[in-house]
Amino acid sequence: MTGIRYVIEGGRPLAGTIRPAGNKNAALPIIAASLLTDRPVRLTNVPRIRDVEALVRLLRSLGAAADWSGPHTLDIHAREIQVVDLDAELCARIRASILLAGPLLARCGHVDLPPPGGDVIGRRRVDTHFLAFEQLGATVDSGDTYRFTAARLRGTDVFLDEPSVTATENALMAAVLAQGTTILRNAASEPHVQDLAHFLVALGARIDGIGTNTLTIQGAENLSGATYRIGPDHIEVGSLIGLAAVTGSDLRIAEAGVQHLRMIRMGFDRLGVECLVEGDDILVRPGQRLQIKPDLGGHVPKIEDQPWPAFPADLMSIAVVTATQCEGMVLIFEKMFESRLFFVDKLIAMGARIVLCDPHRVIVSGPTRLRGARLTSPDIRAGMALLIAAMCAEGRSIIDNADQIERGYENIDTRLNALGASIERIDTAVAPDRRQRSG
Ligand SMILES: CC(=O)N[C@H]1[C@@H](OP(=O)(O)OP(=O)(O)OC[C@H]2O[C@@H](n3ccc(=O)[nH]c3=O)[C@H](O)[C@@H]2O)O[C@H](CO)[C@@H](O)[C@@H]1O
Ligand SMILES: C=C(OP(=O)(O)O)C(=O)O
Repeated sequence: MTGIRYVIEGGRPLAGTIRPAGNKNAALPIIAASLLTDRPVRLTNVPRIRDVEALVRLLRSLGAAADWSGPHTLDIHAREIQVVDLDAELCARIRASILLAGPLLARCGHVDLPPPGGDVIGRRRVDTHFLAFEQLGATVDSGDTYRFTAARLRGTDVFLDEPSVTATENALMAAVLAQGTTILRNAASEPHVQDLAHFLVALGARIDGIGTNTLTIQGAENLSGATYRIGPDHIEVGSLIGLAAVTGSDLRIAEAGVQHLRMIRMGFDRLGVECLVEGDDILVRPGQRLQIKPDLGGHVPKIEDQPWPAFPADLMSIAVVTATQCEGMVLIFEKMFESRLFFVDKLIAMGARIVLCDPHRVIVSGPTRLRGARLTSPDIRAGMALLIAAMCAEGRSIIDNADQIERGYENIDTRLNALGASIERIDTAVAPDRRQRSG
């Protein structure tokens, strides 16, 4: 298998301070939304991850200038946009390519978009995007490509059939340049949806209800430029909490964005992981008992994902691996994606006691001592969960297809090695004497 391989020596507790990267799922819609204005935009705290690089390439192909003026600072200027046939292979690499639809429709009146890709974690419907655009007055058509057309979008009262994250973002981006007022009901309200809304406000958009499931948008003729800082990635913070807990580390997660972490902390607390809050930092201390807290009457507790502000779906794989090191039994119920939990067979091979009840539910009974193994990363979050398992396992593990992990976690090997981990990153596509970072 070619691609990125991690070779991990397990059993090393980490110590020190780590800062989470900017939120992947905020950076992506915000970069796409920069197409809504012909004025310059400067984005700071942008994560340098593969999904961002792919979206930046798509923006450039549309004629927008997009240049890195600092390690995490991206300057975008979409003075003029050429509506071109977008690179289908590039669109298929990322889920976020669908986020080009709202801005291009609003700014250019039409868009022809190859289907998006993203994590292969089960069926991922796009119906809600179509519903929203149609209600805003667009003609929609799905064949080999998704085609949306509208001379001018019209604000209206839109009720989304589910609180889809990217569909809410697409509808919001379309509505800020629509004629009149749009009300978006049953909207998603994740931190990244809020971050996008705040960015649009910085561009001059008028949006009420940010952080709730009803957004009211007064459409504008045009938007200005802005400088905007992307918020910390709460999914990375959750991943680091799980990692610190199972490796017995002493970790300070600095500038973690604690206002968005209440339910995440509650989920880990149920597993017996204690996180301390100091200002905007999260501290995970060593020597914790990691005892799963039963429900009243001693019943088996449950961690389940639900739309925000409940426990996020993107942390379910991390919850599973954390639970393998905690004493007691827990049900993990992932409601969204049909194949996200299949990776547990790899944890079972490492020694974990897990019953896969059906595609959506696993029961974990811990703690178990994990053994190093040869693994393949199926998706971003399962990949990170396997990296966490490898770091707390006895002996050496190899994770192939770590490219998946790097879709969402910036320089994770270097950052964790600086805290005491032992992760060797190998680009297997490159001859041994010429190997170096190619992220
Ligand atoms: C680029 C980007 O932003 N990708 C994220 C986005 O994908 P994406 O926008 O593709 O996912 P959607 O929100 O459209 O799809 C998930 C659907 O399932 C619903 N739902 C959610 C949780 C739950 O426990 N039960 C349930 O039914 C959601 O409300 C939503 O309607 O949102 C997903 C759900 O957070 C995340 O996994 C992805 O990382
Ligand atoms: C599923 C994810 O990403 P995407 O929607 O970009 O595939 C994720 O971030 O866990």
